[in-house]
Amino acid sequence: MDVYSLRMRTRFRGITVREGVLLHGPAGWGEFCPFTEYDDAESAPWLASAVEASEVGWPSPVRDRIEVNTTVPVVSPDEAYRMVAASGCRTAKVKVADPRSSLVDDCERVAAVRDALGPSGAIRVDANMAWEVDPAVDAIRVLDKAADGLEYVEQPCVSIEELAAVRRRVDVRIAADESIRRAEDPLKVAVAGAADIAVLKVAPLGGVRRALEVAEACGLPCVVSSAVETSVGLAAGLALAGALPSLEFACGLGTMSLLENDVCSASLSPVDGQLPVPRSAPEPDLRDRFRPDEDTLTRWAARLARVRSR
Ligand SMILES: O=C(O)CCC(=O)c1ccccc1C(=O)O
Ligand SMILES: [Mg+2]
Repeated sequence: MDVYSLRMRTRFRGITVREGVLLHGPAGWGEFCPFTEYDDAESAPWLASAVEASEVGWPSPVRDRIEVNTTVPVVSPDEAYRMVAASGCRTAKVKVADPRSSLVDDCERVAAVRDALGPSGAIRVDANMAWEVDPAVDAIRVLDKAADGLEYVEQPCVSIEELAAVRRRVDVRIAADESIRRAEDPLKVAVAGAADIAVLKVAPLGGVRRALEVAEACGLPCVVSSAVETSVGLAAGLALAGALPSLEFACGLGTMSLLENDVCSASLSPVDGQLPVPRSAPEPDLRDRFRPDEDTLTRWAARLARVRSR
């Protein structure tokens, strides 16, 4: 069994080490890396995603490059500036509302990110459900000023009802992340007027195909985001981003910068703010186009059977 354990460059989501298993099958490699605190039931879709990647493969993409954001954890303003400047990305996602960071700290970090991006860059923030409605409204207004304009706020509160209440009171777009993953019916998020954008993570949603269904069901513009995987898992996110019928916003797949190492030498680190959609599988239409005559097919079938039976 291929198990990996990789140190993170900076603490993120309370963790400093990322662990998981790599599965190999006829379609390639899959990554199974539910967070340590997840029970077996919550880990089941992560396995389904790894099995899809290794056994089945993904639908054909409709684009081959994906614009991504760089992800800024709870670090000092100077560090945030350096990370964003070094990333080459035109969009940054900044973690806010962490217990170790006050609103003033968050504003300083966001302002440093604006300095690094310049006026044409986009800044989004992720509060990971930390706020009640009133504090969310206040914090979003203050952060919007500090950022000189926010692209969106990801999951400011826990419930769909709270997201909807915040959304009515601020001018900044609201993105739903945890609400999409946990909702039995992702449609609810859109119907409740709770969000402008849906964040999709392949592994917790149970694979690329399942995530495509969720995208269609919720009917919102989508942002594909990673769960901080190695390049094996990031490839699944890129397959989803590549296959979505439309993609208006940068995706949260620039997370290799959060890990000290990778299990692939062709690491999926963004260049000029973009990542390629992996295309190792043959395209069905190209396969059809280059399929030879019956005699040739028969000759190859016999040859394969002969060599196999040796
Ligand atoms: O979206 C990104 O930029 C990176 C991914 C990310 O933030 C994340 C990674 C692992 C677990 C949760 C989250 C999150 O969006 O809350
Ligand atoms: Mg999030």
